Amino acid sequence: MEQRKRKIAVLTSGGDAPGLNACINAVVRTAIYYNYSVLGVRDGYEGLITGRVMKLDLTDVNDIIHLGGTILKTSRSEQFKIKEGRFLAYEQLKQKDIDHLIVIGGDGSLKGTSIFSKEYNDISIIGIPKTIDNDISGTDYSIGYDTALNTAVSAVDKLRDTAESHNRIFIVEVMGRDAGYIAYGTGLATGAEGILIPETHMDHVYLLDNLRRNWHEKRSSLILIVAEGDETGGARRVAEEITNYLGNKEIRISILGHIQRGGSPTAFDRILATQLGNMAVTFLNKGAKNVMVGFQRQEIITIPLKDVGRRSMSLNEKALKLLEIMTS
Ligand SMILES: Nc1ncnc2c1ncn2[C@@H]1O[C@H](COP(=O)(O)OP(=O)(O)OP(=O)(O)O)[C@@H](O)[C@H]1O
Ligand SMILES: O=P(O)(O)OC[C@H]1O[C@](O)(CO)[C@@H](O)[C@@H]1O
Ligand SMILES: [Mg+2]
Repeated sequence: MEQRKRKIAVLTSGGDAPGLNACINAVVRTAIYYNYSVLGVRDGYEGLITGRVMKLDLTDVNDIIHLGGTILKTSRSEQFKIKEGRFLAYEQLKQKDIDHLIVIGGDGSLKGTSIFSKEYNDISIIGIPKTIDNDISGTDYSIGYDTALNTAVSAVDKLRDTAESHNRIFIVEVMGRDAGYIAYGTGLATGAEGILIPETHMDHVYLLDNLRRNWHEKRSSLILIVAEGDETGGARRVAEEITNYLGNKEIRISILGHIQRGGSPTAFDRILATQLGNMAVTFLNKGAKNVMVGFQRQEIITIPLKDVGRRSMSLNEKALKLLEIMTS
């Protein structure tokens, strides 16, 4: 008698991030290698609840490794946050005879996955961390962060050209939700004169004095990077504060926004996505369930889904000193 082919369903959830397609590619190739059939769930948890699935073969993932976005599309689903919504998702999985699920998501999506896994223990779930915010515990990097960082750096380099030409101050707001990873990295990589992130409660008198010193003594342009989650309330508020203090009219604001989510993934993100996607299926095939695969100290590891959550950057003394010296 022919054996039933085991099925793996895969979905992407939360904000899109460069490298999702590279990860889907790795999941599909590894699953087919181990003789699973693979179903792609459309539109994240929304598609899981309504049963929108498509079969994925090797031909569906050829030449997607370099593409931004996600071929499966994604969503933020209010329904999945409630028990009834998750029950519908479970019913769909059972109807379609799927008992392995891979969720490529951010901290919110993985929290949802963890709750779902406690409610329905007969589904084996593996989480894969993705988000440009890099704010997921249990992994040093999440898929998409490196590309978003490089996009922000390249934008700020361009802003420096025009700022220098016009002797202007630029306040640049970057994404990251409640975390300062993109802002901190962008500021360091572009030689910004100020970096405002939620994790450091920057003394504004110090910041403004520092900017004034820089302005009068050293530079004909200033760049200040502000994380969207910083307590000052974003680039506009900071611009008002600086205008009041320096009396300078030549201040411009640039909010980089969703441009940071798009574009072709960097080599780092493609490799990370490939390793995580591959190991998610490999661990699943060995019987692992209800874990997230993560990247820690150059190794792919697993941690229980229940222990995955949001993290914010912790800056040790060395990192704070570096920030102080490089912006002074
Ligand atoms: N506590 C929760 N319980 C159940 N589902 C949740 C929970 N938190 C989030 N989710 C589900 O995960 C979806 C995505 O979460 P969220 O909007 O926080 O994005 P994310 O996965 O953190 O990704 P990113 O931060 O990159 O956008 C939510 O729309 C919801 O469907
Ligand atoms: O795409 P949306 O729903 O506007 O969400 C924007 C948020 O998503 C992210 O891009 C990724 O979590 C955050 O940096 C940002 O705060
Ligand atoms: Mg998130």
